[in-house]
Amino acid sequence: MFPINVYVQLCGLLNCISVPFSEHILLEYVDSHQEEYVQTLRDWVAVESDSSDVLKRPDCHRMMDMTAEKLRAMGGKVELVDIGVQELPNGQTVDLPKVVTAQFGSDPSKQTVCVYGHVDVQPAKLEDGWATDPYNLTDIDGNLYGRGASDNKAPVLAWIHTVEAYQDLPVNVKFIIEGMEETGSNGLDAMIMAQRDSFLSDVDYILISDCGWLSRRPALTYGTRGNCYFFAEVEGPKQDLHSGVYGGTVIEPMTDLIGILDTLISPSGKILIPGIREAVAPLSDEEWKMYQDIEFDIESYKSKIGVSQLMYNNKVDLLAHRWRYPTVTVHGIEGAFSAPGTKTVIPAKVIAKFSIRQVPNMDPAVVKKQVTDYLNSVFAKRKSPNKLKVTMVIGAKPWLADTKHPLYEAGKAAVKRVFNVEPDLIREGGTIPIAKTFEDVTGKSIIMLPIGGFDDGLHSQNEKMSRYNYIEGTKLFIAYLHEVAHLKKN
Ligand SMILES: CC(C)C[C@H](NC(=O)CN)C(=O)O
Repeated sequence: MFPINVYVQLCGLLNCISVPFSEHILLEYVDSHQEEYVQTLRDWVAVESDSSDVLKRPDCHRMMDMTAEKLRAMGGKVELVDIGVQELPNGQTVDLPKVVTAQFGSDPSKQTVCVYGHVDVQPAKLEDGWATDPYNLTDIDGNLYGRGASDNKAPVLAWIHTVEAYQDLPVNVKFIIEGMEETGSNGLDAMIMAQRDSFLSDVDYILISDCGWLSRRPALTYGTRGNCYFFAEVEGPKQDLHSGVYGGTVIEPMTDLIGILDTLISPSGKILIPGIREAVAPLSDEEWKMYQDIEFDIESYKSKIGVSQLMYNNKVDLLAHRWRYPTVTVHGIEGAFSAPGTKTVIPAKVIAKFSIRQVPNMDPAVVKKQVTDYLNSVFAKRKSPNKLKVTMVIGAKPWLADTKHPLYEAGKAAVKRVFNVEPDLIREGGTIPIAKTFEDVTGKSIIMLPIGGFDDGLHSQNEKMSRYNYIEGTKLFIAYLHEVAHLKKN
């Protein structure tokens, strides 16, 4: 593969850079299979594999079967690993989607990479404000709209197509594809630990493509924030009450709940929970300089998300608070009246959902105690007869890599080869719950190689993946495996 003596000039295809001849064949293969790749993405997006809704669990199981089937049809050694059950708040249990593992090649003289990804998605409904049916992949001006298109179905498929395109893989490739990432990767930690000395024993590097670029410039990602996700439940009367009949006589659960939520973070973004800010690793001069050197336009960021004002007005503060400082977000309140119309009710029980994106050197177990103790003390001051219960339902750790690792040099070379630019080195404000576990359990290094666009609308209305990123991203993965093959084997 990739003989170094035969070169062709590929204008348009590779931004007019010289590339080796057989690479040209591979990349042409990708271009000529473009429609097939889009159709497979359409088939995958059509499956409503929303892991947060237990009623959609059959779709999640079907999604895992489809993934396994695709990998099996390519000749992979595939397994569907049972990772047990999920306990629901009402005490019932439901089967977790099985995890797909696959192996292509076992040549001991080659490097072995393990690609991790997920095929579950966040919830989406047309009435949330989507312009098109979220489960019918729709191509508008070269953008492929659909739930899960960018997060994470197209990147997973791009890796699969990469393996499919190579007739002779330059490295051994393993896959771990799960179906619970969007709810915190339930059951995956235990599976990774159990497979440390078997499936994972010969893995040299872990590759993850579950994030996006910062701008139109391709990027390599070296850090993710963690996520501690909480439920705060306030329970009062035994059933909902008429606010005219009972209002003014009962201490309302919603008033208590809003009151304590308002003590989590100040309007200017300062986290008010004692101990949280003190744990954060200080910003080093080197980091400051890295952020300073990144091209990032605050005005276009504002216009992209449709706001007139941000928390910070300078690039370094903005990037730092997006990537490497914690934040609190209140996501919603279960039990609250939220339908259109004017129901005059006092909800009897309300459950707030909020999460803290945490960063080095915060620890989810410590955060759990800090938040629980704080909310209990704030609630106690209200002298309310209602009952407060705080639970942490996700405790995903942050992850940070060394950008001097050869994996990143390989990433830079692959980006240069396909896009003819230097990539941005960026962090990600979101969370890949399993990343830190992978690293801790295997002792192997991870690179995050995003192909998603900066404006893909992840978790939001009108999520999309551009054809350009999907197809050129596949070429990037092809080039990346070639680069990894040339790293010194440990
Ligand atoms: C723990 C979260 C639900 C994980 C989620 N991850 C991603 O979106 C990555 N694709 C997140 O909200 O960050």
